Amino acid sequence: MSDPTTEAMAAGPSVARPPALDLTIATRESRLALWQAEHVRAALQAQGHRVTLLGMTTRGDQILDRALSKVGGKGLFVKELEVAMAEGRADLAVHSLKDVPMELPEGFVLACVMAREDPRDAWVSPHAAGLEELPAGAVIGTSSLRRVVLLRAALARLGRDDVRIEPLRGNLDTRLRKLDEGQYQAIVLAAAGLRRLGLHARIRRVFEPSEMLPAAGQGALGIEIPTGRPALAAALAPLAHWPTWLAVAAERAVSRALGGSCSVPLAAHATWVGTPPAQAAHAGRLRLEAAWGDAEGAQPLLRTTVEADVADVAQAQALGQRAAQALIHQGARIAPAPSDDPLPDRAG
Ligand SMILES: NCc1[nH]cc(CCC(=O)O)c1CC(=O)O
Repeated sequence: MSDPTTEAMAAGPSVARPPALDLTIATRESRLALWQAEHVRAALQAQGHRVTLLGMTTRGDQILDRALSKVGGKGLFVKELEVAMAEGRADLAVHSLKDVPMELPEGFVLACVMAREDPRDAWVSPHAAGLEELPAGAVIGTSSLRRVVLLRAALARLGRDDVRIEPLRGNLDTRLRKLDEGQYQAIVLAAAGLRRLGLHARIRRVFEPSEMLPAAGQGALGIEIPTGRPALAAALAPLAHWPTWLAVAAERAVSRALGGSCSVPLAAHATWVGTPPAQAAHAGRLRLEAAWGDAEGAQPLLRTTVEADVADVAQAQALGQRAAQALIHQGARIAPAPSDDPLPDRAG
């Protein structure tokens, strides 16, 4: 019935559809992670593949009582999924690229980056349409140093030294619940997650990148696979969105060059000037804005904007390195490389 040869012929001689595969997606079990895994499942099924999901809980999901910047950061959400792939229990993992460490561990590659959702940060509050409307003594919740530093600067401009910013962790539903319970008067989080879960009605306003520069990769999905799986890589190729891939390659290169992690406030956001390149090897004009701050968040962020014609990932990364160099020139420091496994599995 589903003889791939016959299908390829029916589609015409120039469309060589890769053979249908049986694929397993390793996924975290938060609502957002499951939405993202289902999104990829649907895209792969549309290509004729059979797809099952393997749900699992990661260390990052379990540790909810400490700020991410204190417990080892991004890798926490990814490791168990990689173990499942290494053991052959899963073929691919879908990640919010923002949570994917700059260097993937040996044996894994980023097979594809999909089209980006809204990359901006969102303001959610039943009390205020924006910072300026916050009631006296209000508490804003957010989980990222980048947002803390940018919010602090905006509050200082408004002369609002009565407003406090407090850590906020947990998955999207947990964060919204804490807001609704009154622990915070407003929270700031990625618009992409809210939109994906159909929670866009909760967004009172979005911050333009000029007000709150997004994190590298925010809003983009990446698919990670084990290296040395050419048929799998070929099956994922149709899911790639080339303009997003190049943009996030530039953004992630800034973080990589500065040793980025959740422990330093770092932002990087790339946009196409004019028409984005439709496909690989076509050039477009990429503009990259980046910002860096010290871990204490004591000073306002250093900022730079660079742009170049970009036609491949290497050129996009070169643009990111240029932005990082410009920030280093202004005084940004390269963070020491984090230890491999800041929270070993048997830590207790
Ligand atoms: N750090 C957690 C995380 N990882 C990805 C998203 C949202 C979706 C995205 O950026 O793709 C979020 C929530 C948030 O930052 O508010």
